[in-house]
Amino acid sequence: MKFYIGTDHAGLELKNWTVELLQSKGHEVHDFGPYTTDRVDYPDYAHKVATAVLEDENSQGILICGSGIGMSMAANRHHGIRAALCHDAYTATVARGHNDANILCFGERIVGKGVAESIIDAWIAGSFEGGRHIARVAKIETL
Ligand SMILES: O=C(CO)[C@H](O)[C@H](O)[C@H](O)COP(=O)(O)O
Repeated sequence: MKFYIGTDHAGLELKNWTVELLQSKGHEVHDFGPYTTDRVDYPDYAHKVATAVLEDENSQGILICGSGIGMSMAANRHHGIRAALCHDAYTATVARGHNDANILCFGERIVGKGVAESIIDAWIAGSFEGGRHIARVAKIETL
């Protein structure tokens, strides 16, 4: 899969680790930064990743901040983005299966690397189930 990834200062370590994890699993990763621990504002990076995902329909986004909340709020301001804040494998599975989510968000201050890997693996293994969920997801786009 192809991923666009970004963070703020509060998710930097987990972002760098996630990039290496995804690459080790054979995925293509485009890292939008930041690359230092300087304090930055999460909406700037949410916008970079959301824009890239909207321009490349064969991609997924990952956004990490301290809690994942600010990133998901900012990303979801973009029409066509369905960003899901996930805390475990189950939320990642339903985000993909039911909500056809296209950006995964999680928080470095919330999840450790073990849980993060289980979230990422569930996201990658998941796919939109269609069926009854199609009309519901379509309604989101009308809002
Ligand atoms: O947006 C957030 C909280 O909803 C993110 O977790 C940020 O990373 C966090 O607010 C950053 O906090 P800091 O005190 O400026 O490091």
